[in-house]
Amino acid sequence: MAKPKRIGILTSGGDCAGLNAVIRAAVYRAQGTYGWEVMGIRQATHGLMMRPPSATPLTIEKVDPILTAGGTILGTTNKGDPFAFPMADGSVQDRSQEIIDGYHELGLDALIGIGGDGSLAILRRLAVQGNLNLVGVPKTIDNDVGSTDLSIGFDTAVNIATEALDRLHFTAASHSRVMILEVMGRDAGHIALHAGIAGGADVILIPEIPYSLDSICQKIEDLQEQGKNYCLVIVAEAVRTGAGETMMTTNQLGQSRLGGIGHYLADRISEASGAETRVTVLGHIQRGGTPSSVERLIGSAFGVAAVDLIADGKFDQMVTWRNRHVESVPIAEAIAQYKGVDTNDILVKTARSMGICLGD
Ligand SMILES: Nc1ncnc2c1ncn2[C@@H]1O[C@H](COP(=O)(O)OP(=O)(O)OP(=O)(O)O)[C@@H](O)[C@H]1O
Ligand SMILES: O=P(O)(O)OC[C@H]1O[C@](O)(CO)[C@@H](O)[C@@H]1O
Ligand SMILES: [Mg+2]
Repeated sequence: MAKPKRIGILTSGGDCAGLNAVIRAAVYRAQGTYGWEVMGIRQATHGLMMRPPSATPLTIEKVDPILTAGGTILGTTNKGDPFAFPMADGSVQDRSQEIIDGYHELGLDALIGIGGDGSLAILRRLAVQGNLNLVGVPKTIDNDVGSTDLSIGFDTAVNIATEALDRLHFTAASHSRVMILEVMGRDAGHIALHAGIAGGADVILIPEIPYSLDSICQKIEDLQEQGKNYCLVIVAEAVRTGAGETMMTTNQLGQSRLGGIGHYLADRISEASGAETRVTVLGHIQRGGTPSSVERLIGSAFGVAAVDLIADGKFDQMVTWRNRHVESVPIAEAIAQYKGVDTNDILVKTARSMGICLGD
């Protein structure tokens, strides 16, 4: 009888809701159906870099209760590119071979990498270099991975942003204010567009559609003429300033992140229209919390499909969700092109048809 396989699973990039559902389903399928061993690798590729590799055996008993938990039981990282790893002495080293060696040290036959565009690019490069058997699962609240309608984490983030708008309606109306909600999304406007429509925003600003201050102020005026004394604006974090720059915040360690466009717009809007403005930056709230049922369903389907790809010997593939089907595409194809909002998307058309201002 052939020796049972031993596979590894890791989560990489920004955490999000639904990662544990993928891990759980993969263990159910691998152990329950195929009788394989599953090793959970801690802190993404960092776990494979450590000696001994930082990993823990995962069993059905262990993963059974994690379905409803946010985040990832394995930990993750979105820092420290293994090909240019920042060392304590300030130098930068290529530590890719250590990760490849870690894979072999754990005796893995294959690896499931759950990650966004950045992680999948790194993992694929490692797999090509080390001839590793990699299968990818797309996750990111940004929904910017190509070839799949949905990535794990997006639905929950949209629900949270929608609920934030629901709450802002009342306080905005009570004070006759322009309320601005800044949401995440990296260079894509998917969260802002989806939550904006679902949460009844009057103005939706996304990086894919350039805006003018005049058109936002005109919308505020139109609303007032129609007897609506408040305005809800949702803005994606990568929307640019009038000068065409993205707003960044930098911490004491010199690390920069997107953020600040909400406050920038609030000042400009109140200056230009006289309206009173307030800003809510939703931040990491969008990444936390209980995974939605959609997340758990697609996460479960992805976990099973990833294990089945390994059983079929189909590597260098990423599972996808398209038209209610789980399929797979070469990872290279999925990450070849950044997936921003298509300006001909049905939701863009819907927003326009409802008179929602998209800033143009
Ligand atoms: N294993 C890793 N080690 C170090 N850095 C990583 C690793 N994986 C991803 N990164 C970095 O993290 C960033 C984003 O990763 P990825 O796109 O996979 O995640 P995401 O869910 O889209 O969320 P975020 O982009 O915030 O991490 C990229 O800049 C990438 O280079
Ligand atoms: O967790 P960090 O490092 O602050 O990263 C924040 C970024 O990660 C994401 O949440 C997911 O990619 C982005 O939307 C956001 O710009
Ligand atoms: Mg990403």
